[in-house]
Amino acid sequence: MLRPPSTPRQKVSPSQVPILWSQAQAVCFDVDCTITKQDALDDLAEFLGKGHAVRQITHQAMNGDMDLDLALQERLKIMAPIVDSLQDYILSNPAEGRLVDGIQELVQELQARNVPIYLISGGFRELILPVADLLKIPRNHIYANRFVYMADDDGQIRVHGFDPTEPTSHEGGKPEAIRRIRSQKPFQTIVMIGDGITDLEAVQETGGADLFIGFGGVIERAKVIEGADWFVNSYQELIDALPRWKVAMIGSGAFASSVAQMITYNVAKKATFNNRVDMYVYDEPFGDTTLSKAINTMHENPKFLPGVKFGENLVANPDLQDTVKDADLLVFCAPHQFLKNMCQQIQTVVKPTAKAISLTKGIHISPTDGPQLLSTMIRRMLQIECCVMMGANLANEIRPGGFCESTIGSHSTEDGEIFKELLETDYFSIRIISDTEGAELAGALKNVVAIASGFCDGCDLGENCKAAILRQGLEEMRELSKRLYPTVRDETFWESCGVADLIATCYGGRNHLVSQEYAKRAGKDSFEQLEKELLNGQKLQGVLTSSEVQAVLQTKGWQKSFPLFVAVDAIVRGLFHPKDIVRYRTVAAEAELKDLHHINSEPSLLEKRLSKSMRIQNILHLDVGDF
Ligand SMILES: NC(=O)C1=CN([C@@H]2O[C@H](COP(=O)(O)OP(=O)(O)OC[C@H]3O[C@@H](n4cnc5c(N)ncnc54)[C@H](O)[C@@H]3O)[C@@H](O)[C@H]2O)C=CC1
Ligand SMILES: O=C(CO)COP(=O)(O)O
Repeated sequence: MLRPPSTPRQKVSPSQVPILWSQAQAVCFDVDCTITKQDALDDLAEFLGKGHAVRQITHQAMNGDMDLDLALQERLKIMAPIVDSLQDYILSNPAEGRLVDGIQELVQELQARNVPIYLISGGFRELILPVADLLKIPRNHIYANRFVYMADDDGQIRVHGFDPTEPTSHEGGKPEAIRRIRSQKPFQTIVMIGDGITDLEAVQETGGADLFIGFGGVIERAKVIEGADWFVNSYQELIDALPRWKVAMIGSGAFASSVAQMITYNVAKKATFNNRVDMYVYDEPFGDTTLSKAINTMHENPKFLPGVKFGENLVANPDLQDTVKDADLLVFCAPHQFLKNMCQQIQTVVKPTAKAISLTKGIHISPTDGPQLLSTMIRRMLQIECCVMMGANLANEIRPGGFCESTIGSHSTEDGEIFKELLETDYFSIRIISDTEGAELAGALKNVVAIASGFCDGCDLGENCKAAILRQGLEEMRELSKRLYPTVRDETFWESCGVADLIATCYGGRNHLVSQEYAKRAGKDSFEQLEKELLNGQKLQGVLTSSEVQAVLQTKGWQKSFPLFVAVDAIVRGLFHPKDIVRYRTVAAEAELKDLHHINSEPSLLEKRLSKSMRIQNILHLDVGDF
């Protein structure tokens, strides 16, 4: 007989049950009467004309009134099917007709959330395989019994017994199977779902499941109802209680709006997401109303991306804390100079379980933090995971019928997949790579090269020259990224976040547009003025990034290895004419001397312009930061 557990198990408290279910890292299902409508052995016995005798034994075992291995032996002895009959039974009972209502949907919902599914059954592998294949459950996720075959005297191959080394061939087999699963992957929360007392056993032993859900859709057993943490008769109950990721977009500029637009349509289509998307808007007057109100009535961003319609499930919110407080997925897409302040504002309200992705291009430098990747800053300030998406994604070109690619850099494949699910469309294709640092640095640094490309075009230096600048730029992007993070991979620069983003930005980006105009006007109007004049509130990232990069190079003493970056910074600071980009190598060498001269002379207009970058460079003497 099955022994009761030595110390009665404390059931999971009702308030914890939905939490554990929503946090399940793996879900294990019993098969017979849980996934399929029948007990396969009973059904096989019926097929063989021995139904009554076998059913009685199954009932005793499932109620915990008979030892499992004895029950198995007895049933096989009664049936002793030959292989041909077994085959006939399997072929005449296709898996499609055996499934319990709602199980396919539940399994798909879990798979969409990347929750691995295991089958742990006292039934037989041969009978389970078609079901597992139909539900797309990998065969190595099946823990079940195996028939042992033997040839009769008359040459027939017949089931003779079962393999006693399989965990589910004996008592305690289900917790044992779960311990084996844990030894392969250290899941923190494993849920067991089943109809029988042996399934309940899975939660009653150390190392077993963390939550037991009894299923009564086929058969209700009193002991299971009594012992289950949660007892359900329909899988819809479990589907309804699954978490739906709530998304917040932090930013409302051109790219933020373009991405938010794709998100609104994706979440409406996919059950894994909450339908509502909140977007933080840095509010400003718009006509006789405010921008956030205009967005909510027009369902588009009339200032930063006019004419592109959001789904009506987008809510523009001028309150940053309110926007993020319930969010599970935070999409950061604000200009990089504002990001730290935004993180500070939301530090106390972000859910500890939230995950973030940064679409922002730039690097972070501050007196207290030193130089950091933006994703590192987000990770540290909010104590949550953060991946990045970078790519050749000019906001005003992203639309149905078009095509573009992007790169998600994520240390965790699971997080990368979640964000890919959220962001990918048939016209916005995403590849996930693990080189987060390479992707992020490529995205930030190409903006500096884009400034150089604008100088080329503004001064009519020709395509050969521009191509040479782009080549050198790509090389410096890769070299600097690898020096800062030795894990950065060369291949990353062949992804959309590398060479493709470089090309798109150097031909069609705002950094290129403004620096081209700066060059045409021979530096007479500052970048700040031109940004205001040409971009209607949109923000340049390349100029600030250039001085941030310069600060890193100076602190490291690496200027000589990055002549293009040094030259761009010197031209931006007005030390040289934009056309001097053509001789960037000598400009870089001369820039050092000029800087020395200016530091020693009287304060001038030029020095006021220099002050921001010099301030950044000075604070880098603090021994903080990551680079
Ligand atoms: N626009 C594009 O094509 C792409 C942009 N990106 C990156 O996405 C990030 C965001 O760019 P966009 O969405 O294009 O923005 P944007 O440059 O079009 O707009 C600027 C945004 O900053 C906001 N803002 C202004 N002052 C602020 C303040 N003090 N605090 C907070 N927010 C303030 C404005 O309200 C506006 O939403 C940048 O890092 C950019 O490099 C990435 C890929 C493509
Ligand atoms: O990053 C971009 C495209 O991928 C946009 O670049 P700009 O900010 O120069 O427009």
